[in-house]
Amino acid sequence: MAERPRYMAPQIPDDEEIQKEDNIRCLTTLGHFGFECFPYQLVNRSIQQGFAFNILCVGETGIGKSTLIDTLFNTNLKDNKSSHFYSNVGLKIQTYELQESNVQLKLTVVKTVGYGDQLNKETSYQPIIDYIDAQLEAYLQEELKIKRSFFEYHDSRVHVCLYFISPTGHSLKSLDLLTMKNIDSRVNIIPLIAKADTISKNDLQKFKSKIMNELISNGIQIYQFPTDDETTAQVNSSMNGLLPFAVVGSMDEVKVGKRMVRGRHYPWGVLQVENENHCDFVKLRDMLLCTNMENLKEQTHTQHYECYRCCRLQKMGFTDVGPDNQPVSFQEIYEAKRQEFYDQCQRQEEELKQRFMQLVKEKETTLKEAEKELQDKFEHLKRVQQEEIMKLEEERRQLEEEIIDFYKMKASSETLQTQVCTNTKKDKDRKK
Ligand SMILES: Nc1nc2c(ncn2[C@@H]2O[C@H](COP(=O)(O)OP(=O)(O)OP(=O)(O)O)[C@@H](O)[C@H]2O)c(=O)[nH]1
Repeated sequence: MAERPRYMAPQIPDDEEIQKEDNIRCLTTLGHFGFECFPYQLVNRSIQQGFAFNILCVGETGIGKSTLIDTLFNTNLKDNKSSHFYSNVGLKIQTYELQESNVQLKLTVVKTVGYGDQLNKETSYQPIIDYIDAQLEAYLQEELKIKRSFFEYHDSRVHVCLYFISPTGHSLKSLDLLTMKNIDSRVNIIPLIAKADTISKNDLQKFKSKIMNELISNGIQIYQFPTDDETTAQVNSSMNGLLPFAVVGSMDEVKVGKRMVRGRHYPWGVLQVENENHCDFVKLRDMLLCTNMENLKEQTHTQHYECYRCCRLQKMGFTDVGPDNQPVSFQEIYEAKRQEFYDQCQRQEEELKQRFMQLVKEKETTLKEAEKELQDKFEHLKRVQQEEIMKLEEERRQLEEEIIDFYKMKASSETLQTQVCTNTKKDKDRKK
């Protein structure tokens, strides 16, 4: 058997030796004591469990969604390009297990397919809403189960929607406004100006403020980086002022001096993706992953899910207060609902019974009428048959009389003939 590596303990003072002999555990002076250890327990547990993050990318076909996600997570997630010829907007959902040092991330990326490619774009946002709601509904259903299993449950609620705006430099398209307006109460929206390398710096600033004005004037709520935590308040509030982020994505490595950096190579030079003077990619990555990921998840749960849950439960008939504005318990509502349902069932059963009786009566009447009709028909046929029989009887009787008359006539003619013969013979005999 292989010998186990031996732990070389430092020189232990005498009193610790005594503690060891008495089986008392020694604490090292480097460790943490008391409740200052609480945060470390959370960190350890989170590392063991791993993290989950769900991103929804909404943007026109070929606007750079896949490239930006690859650049954000520094991974080639290998996604095929979409066609421009779909008749409806669809969604592509992919889940990846990523690892960076000892941190595991279950990343779900949902991307629009065919967005903005149809002539009629009025309902283009509907599949996006349906998807977001379906994930909220799935979570609600899990929550309402008696035996819940949140530990294994894959929470697919969308934590953030990266909305890719075309770098037109003019204004938002009506499709952008329509979609954002319809999803802003369901998900955290971070607007991005895609392919920001295709627009000059001056135009970009004007474009940014134009977009923000349009969002405000249309009452569209975008996600605000939180400023209630003093450790991140300053950076978050300055980042709020830089929205929408102008991003550039690229997985290509290009040489700048002696360094290799990720960027896009142009005849006029290199656009470095991770250079804050070139674009807002690093700002987005910091805000999204390093500073506010937990807040995005929290907002999803406490604001968007809460709102969805509240509406759904109200639609189901649940409420916190009764008509007299007095609090009502879940039990009371449940009992009232049960009674209401029971009464409704009784009513429906009664209605069904009445309907059934009515149908039976109608059927009986129809059958009786049909029976009477048949009986009348039968009687009529019977009468016709009897008349026919009587007629035949009469004809037979007449025929029989005719036969009797015939035989009578035959007999008398034979008698007459015999008499004539006899007279003739007598006449002959007399002549002789
Ligand atoms: N100039 C420029 N081109 C980009 C940028 N990001 C991506 N592209 C290019 O745009 C093209 C489409 O990029 P994708 O990332 O596949 O776009 P997508 O939105 O995921 O496309 P679909 O999934 O097909 O809708 C590729 O040729 C990319 O190299 C960018 O920031 N700037």
